[in-house]
Amino acid sequence: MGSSGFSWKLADHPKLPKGKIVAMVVLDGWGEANPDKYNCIHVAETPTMDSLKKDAPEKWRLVRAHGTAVGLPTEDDMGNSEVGHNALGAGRIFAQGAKLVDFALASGKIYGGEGFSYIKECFDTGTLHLIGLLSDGGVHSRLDQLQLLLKGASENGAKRIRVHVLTDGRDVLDGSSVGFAETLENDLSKLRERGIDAQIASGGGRMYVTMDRYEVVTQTILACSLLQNDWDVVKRGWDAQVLGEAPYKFRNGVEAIKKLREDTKASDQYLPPFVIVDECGKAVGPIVDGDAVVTLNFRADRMVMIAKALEYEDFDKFDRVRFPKIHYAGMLQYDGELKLPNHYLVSPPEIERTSGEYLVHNGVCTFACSETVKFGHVTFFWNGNRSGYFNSEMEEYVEIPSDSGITFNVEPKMKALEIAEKARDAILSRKFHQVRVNLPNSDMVGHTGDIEATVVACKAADEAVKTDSYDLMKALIILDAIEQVGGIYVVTADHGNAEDMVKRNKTGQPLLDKNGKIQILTSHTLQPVPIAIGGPGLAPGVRYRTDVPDGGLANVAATVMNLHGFEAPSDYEPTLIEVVDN
Ligand SMILES: O=C(O)[C@@H](CO)OP(=O)(O)O
Ligand SMILES: [Mn+2]
Ligand SMILES: [Mn+2]
Repeated sequence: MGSSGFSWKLADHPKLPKGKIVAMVVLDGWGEANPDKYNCIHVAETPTMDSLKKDAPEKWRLVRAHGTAVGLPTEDDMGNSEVGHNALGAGRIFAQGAKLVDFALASGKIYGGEGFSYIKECFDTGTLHLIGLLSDGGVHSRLDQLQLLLKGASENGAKRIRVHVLTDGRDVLDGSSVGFAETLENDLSKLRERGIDAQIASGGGRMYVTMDRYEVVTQTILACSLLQNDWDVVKRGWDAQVLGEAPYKFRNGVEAIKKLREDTKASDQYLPPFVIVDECGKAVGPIVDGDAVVTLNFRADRMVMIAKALEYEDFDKFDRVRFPKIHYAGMLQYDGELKLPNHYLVSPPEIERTSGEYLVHNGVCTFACSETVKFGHVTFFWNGNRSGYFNSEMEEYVEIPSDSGITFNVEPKMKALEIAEKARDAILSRKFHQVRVNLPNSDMVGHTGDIEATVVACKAADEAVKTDSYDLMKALIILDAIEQVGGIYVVTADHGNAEDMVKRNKTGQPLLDKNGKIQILTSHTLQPVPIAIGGPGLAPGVRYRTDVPDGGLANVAATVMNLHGFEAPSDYEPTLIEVVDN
């Protein structure tokens, strides 16, 4: 015990043994909702998940995965991977980025902070650039925060402002980008009336421009050169935002979005990059020496790559052509371990003492795996937005390269089976006590809005959990391996998505658009998610407590610590289980 009285040592659980192998399976975007034809999980054949629920109802329950249960401002905030995995890994509820930025803006504290002072140094002679996701989705950013920041920055001396917008259509309805751009344009015109030179300077769809995530970790991959095109996403943004170059040029941001949707038939998420030009055809807002830049998303994963491009002197991921001398700040600091970026407007939640860190201090070895698009979820987010290992001797993180350059409805099976096989091998090796995976299908394909493909995706995720017991030719995967080693499984999800693919009115009826067509919901949901615990290694007296009816994702960490034979730290959210003597 240190002088402060703090100790990493966890108390022994009075009844549960140590040394069991625990498989921790997170089905991304797998919520529980009423069965109907827009519930792709219901429509899909999902024998494994059905049996976990029906054959062992006492080992299955629902937990909350949205709103205040995961540190978001209100109960109207849908869950997302960042807050979901943060809660799963950290075992406590932290006020998350969305909420912290709300506080900082409402109190005005944001303008007194180090980050704002730093960018303010450029206001006299330089331009303030704001780059970020333009929607009210509340997963990565929020329009009202951008509006407040524009107002606050101009009141605090910004004279020339350029906004580089990334259109959404993933956390909000496709097509809604036009309305958001109109709202922004309206605000900017009010600023112009007050003598501030403010306009939209560039744009593009979030999935095609700038907001890529989890660059491929090279040491785990052999055929690396094939996989570099995720940096192209960031480069397209760089070219438009910094160099003022893009294949499409317009005089006005709203017109750009409308026209590109029409002409290219691209959805909001995949809009090609564009720049706004003046009457001579010159880009109105390239980023140059002496400018200030703020990336306005609060969520980390999809800002880390652009932050590196803006911040690092040494950078070889693509040719930046020019590396302007700017004052750059993130809305938040996106990676606490890398201290990236160095300057930020709002301090991120301090998610410390996560379960992963406790476990390595208590002799539990961990294996974590997913494919690129979700790799950071079971590592970086799980560990409190911290990259790297706590102890490289005791942990192994494996990233399976995702398909790149396609939308996932084209390959809805994704790498689920490969992830499951890696998990199986890790379980059978008996080298690890926790084997943690994220199966991405229901989320990634759900976001495309392609209902048929999402049904295939849900089936694929279900198949990756356990082989169909009637198919004797199939190789073992996760739960089969747990069966073989006498282990324990915990199968859960981080938030809903595929269980509801249509926008509904207050009474739950699908909403129709003006042409009488249903409005496809590409976003996450407000639904709870299942958690199923079982396996031959589970002590017979383990059952769900009845006194945590409002249990949420943050209650899972203490539960898993129990399954490893430990009591959770006293400030963790309570465990979901108890052990009764039979
Ligand atoms: O794709 C993403 O960035 C979000 C949705 O905006 O999904 P998830 O939280 O599941 O990663
Ligand atoms: Mn997710
Ligand atoms: Mn998602």
